[in-house]
Parts: sequence; C-alpha cells; structure tokens
Amino acid sequence: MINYNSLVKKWAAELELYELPEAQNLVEWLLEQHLGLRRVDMMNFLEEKDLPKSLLDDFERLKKGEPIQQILGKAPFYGREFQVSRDTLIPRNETEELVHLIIKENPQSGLKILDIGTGTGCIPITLFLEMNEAEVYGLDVSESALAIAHKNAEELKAKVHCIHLDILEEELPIGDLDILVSNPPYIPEKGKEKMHRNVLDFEPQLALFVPDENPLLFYRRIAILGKKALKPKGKLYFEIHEDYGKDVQNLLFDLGYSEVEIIPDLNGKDRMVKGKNL
Ligand SMILES: C[S@@+](CC[C@H](N)C(=O)[O-])C[C@H]1O[C@@H](n2cnc3c(N)ncnc32)[C@H](O)[C@@H]1O
Repeated sequence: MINYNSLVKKWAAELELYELPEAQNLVEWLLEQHLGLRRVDMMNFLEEKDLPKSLLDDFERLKKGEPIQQILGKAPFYGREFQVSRDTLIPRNETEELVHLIIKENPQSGLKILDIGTGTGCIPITLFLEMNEAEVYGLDVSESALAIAHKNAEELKAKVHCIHLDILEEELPIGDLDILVSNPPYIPEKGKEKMHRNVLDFEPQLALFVPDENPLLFYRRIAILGKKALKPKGKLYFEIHEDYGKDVQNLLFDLGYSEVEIIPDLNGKDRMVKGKNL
C-alpha cells in the first residue's frame, strides 16, 4: 500500500528529464487523468499492483520525455481543451496572452480574422468563441495539423474556415481582413542545442524552426501579404522570439505599418509585436 503523496514523490524522482516541481505536477496530472485523483486526495491509499496498465504505460512514455499533452492527446488553452497530435505544436501559455490581447483590444462585432500557421486551431477557435460574430479563418501548410484544427473546431462548436496553403509559396486566397494574426515558426536552427528533448524529439520541426541566416523569414512574408490582405487600418498581431522584438518592429516600420509596438509576456520577455496597416 502506498498513499497518493508518496506515489507522486516516488514517480517524480524517476522523471529524470524534469526539475522536481515540474515532475510532480506531471505525475499529478497523469494520476488525475487516469484515476480521477487530485492533490486533495492525498490520504487515499493505493495498491500499486492494482494501478491500471494504461497509467503505467503512459508513465513509461513520460519517462522517455514525451510531452504529457501528446500522451493524453489534449492540451488546455484559454479554458478549453484542444486535441493535439505529433503533427501539431502544443499550444503555449504565451499564445494565450496573444489571443487575450486581441480579444481585449477588439471589442467590435463581425470582424474578419485570419490566423496563419494555425496548428491545433487554438487561436482562431478561441477568437471565434470569445469575440462577437467574428468571421474566422485558419491556415496551415500541414494537412494533418489542419485535420486536427478541423476536429477541434467541430468539437468546440466554432465556425472556423480551414485553408490548406504554403504561405512561403502562394498568395492569400482571402482579403479585406480586420485582423491578421500569426505565431509562425521562429526558432533559429542553432537554438536546437539548448532545447529540451521533449520539444525536440516530439514536436513537429515544421512548426518550430527557421534557418539561422533568415530568422525573420515568416514575419517578412506574412507582413508583405498583410499589406494587401488587410483593410486600411487593419491590424497585424505576431507572437515573436524574445530576441527579435526590435528586428520585427523595424521590419514592420520599413514595410509601412504604423503604431508598431513590442509587447512583453507575463515573464517580462518581448513576446508580441502589433502594427496597423496604413
Ligand atoms: C509555431 S506553430 C503555431 C501553431 C498554433 N498557431 C499555435 O500557436 O499553437 C507554426 C505553424 O505554422 C505552420 N507552418 C509552417 N510553415 C508554413 C508555411 N510555409 N505555410 C503555412 N503554414 C506553415 C506549421 O505547420 C505550424 O502549424
């Protein structure tokens, strides 16, 4: 017999890839999903030999560094659950901040919005559900990511039009936009060395990396497309790599955007850039 607390501690110690507090959170998350147990059940006693095989299998995957969201097939975002797969980026807290900024700054109804590089569809789905009668589009080059975005939109009852397109090669099929948003790939290849194995081995490279010699590749292309696709005074919102705030800001000024601002995330790191079409 072992109690909940001791099991959390024992298993957390086995998750060598994580710092202890994070390891404990992950084990608690797994136990909650499989057994419905929470921290408040600390005094519950468990028979280790009776733990379900599915829980033990998932724990083995966790030990190998697979992200818990992929093991469970879902991730929280802005108070809802989104399906994720090996083909989609796991939605991040920083992206919740970007979405929150857009919702806060745009209370009007009926806005036309496009998200470029939509992954799970977390951005357009949340904007549709949180804003008033928005007309929302999500675009991605990955068909398998789009299939997940489509499922999420259905599951969460959000009307999101999914578009399959390579923005580096093709023109945008829609225009007259009030808002263009993107969290594009932005990590230079050289950043791979510093990255945690659970990101590197399990998340899609297509969603993450840009060539070292051209880190602003997506920002430049999207901002150029935005000049044509946005209405006059239409707004562009980017999530950015913390090291490139000034560079993205200068790029937008050079391309003729106005009111270009860098906005930090809750950790104080440069994380968003916004601008207005003339
Ligand atoms: C950083 S992920 C963002 C995913 C999601 N929007 C989020 O914030 O969680 C970038 C996305 O851009 C997509 N992508 C990469 N290259 C692209 C391209 N050339 N055209 C369109 N989408 C692309 C990837 O498939 C991936 O889904």
